[in-house]
Amino acid sequence: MLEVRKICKAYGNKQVLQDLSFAINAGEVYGLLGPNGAGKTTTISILCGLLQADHGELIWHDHQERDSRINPQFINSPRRNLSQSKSWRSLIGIAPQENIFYKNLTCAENLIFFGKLYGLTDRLSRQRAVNCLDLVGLSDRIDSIAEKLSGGMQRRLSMAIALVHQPLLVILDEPTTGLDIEARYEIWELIRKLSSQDTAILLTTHMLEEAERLCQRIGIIKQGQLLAEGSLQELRGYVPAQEIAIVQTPCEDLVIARSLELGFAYRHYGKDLALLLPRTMELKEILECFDGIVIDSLMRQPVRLENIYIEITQTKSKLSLQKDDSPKAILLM
Ligand SMILES: Nc1ncnc2c1ncn2[C@@H]1O[C@H](COP(=O)(O)OP(=O)(O)OP(=O)(O)O)[C@@H](O)[C@H]1O
Repeated sequence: MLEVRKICKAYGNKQVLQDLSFAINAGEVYGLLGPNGAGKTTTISILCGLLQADHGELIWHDHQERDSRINPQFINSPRRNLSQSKSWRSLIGIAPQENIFYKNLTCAENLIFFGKLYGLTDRLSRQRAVNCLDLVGLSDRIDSIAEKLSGGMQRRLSMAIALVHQPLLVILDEPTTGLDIEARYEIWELIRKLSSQDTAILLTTHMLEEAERLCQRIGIIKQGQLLAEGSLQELRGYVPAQEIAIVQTPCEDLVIARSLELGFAYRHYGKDLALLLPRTMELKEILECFDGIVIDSLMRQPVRLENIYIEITQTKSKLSLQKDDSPKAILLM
């Protein structure tokens, strides 16, 4: 539905986005992940028309297969494409990292205000305010002053504001940062609900568990380049393991040497020593492999998104997935 094609952006001499391309489909939750400074916010700002790209295209493929294209260079231009960019913006809603509502207004007043900003009539803005607050579970807070709401409710109010003009794509920039677990669950449920209603969602988050739970596809970027893209299952192909064993031992060198003899790759995740098991193995079988070496504890775990993420963002050499039976994760570096 939305295709981002070869977007480039530099701040002065610093190239921040380099030929970044990805696409988001209707009803899909697409996770855009990457370390601090990778270029996620810059990408979002370009999608929303807050920032101009140097090169590239944004293409909206509508249901009738009629494409509308915007050269992002001109999204904010007073000279060109202004009417087109207005209609472009009406397709997208954003809940930015920082809440942007007016603290002293009520929930309803905020929604009506933003509805009118998007060009809705007074009547429609009021109607949409009621509908959106209902959608995000804030019906009983319609007349509450925004700043009196809990942190989780404030995030849901931000999401309601992003939805007030019924956009086809909603951008959620770190929607659960700073929230407690219950508030997080509520946001996750809301994201699932929106997705089931065919809204496309672009999600950025540093919480990999969140992306793992919610996203149908994930793009991982670093230094403005898309390193890998695919479903969680497809991305698992980047980690050469069926399962991971986390080992605590006073004899780490011995464990590593034995692992290499056995053909197990190993990684350090922080202070944890992790063995990448090429097949699923029982604990007893793993322990037998290290017979004679002191092992304090051993824990098996499945390959998680955090393992994949580290593999992709910290791999120095170029990744390659060329076998016929290899996962369909797209290789972009
Ligand atoms: N206005 C600006 N002027 C100069 N450099 C900038 C500007 N805004 C961002 N940058 C730089 O561009 C790069 C990408 O920043 P961006 O905020 O897009 O990354 P990010 O992936 O969103 O990071 P985070 O996860 O920390 O939010 C960073 O190196 C940042 O320092």
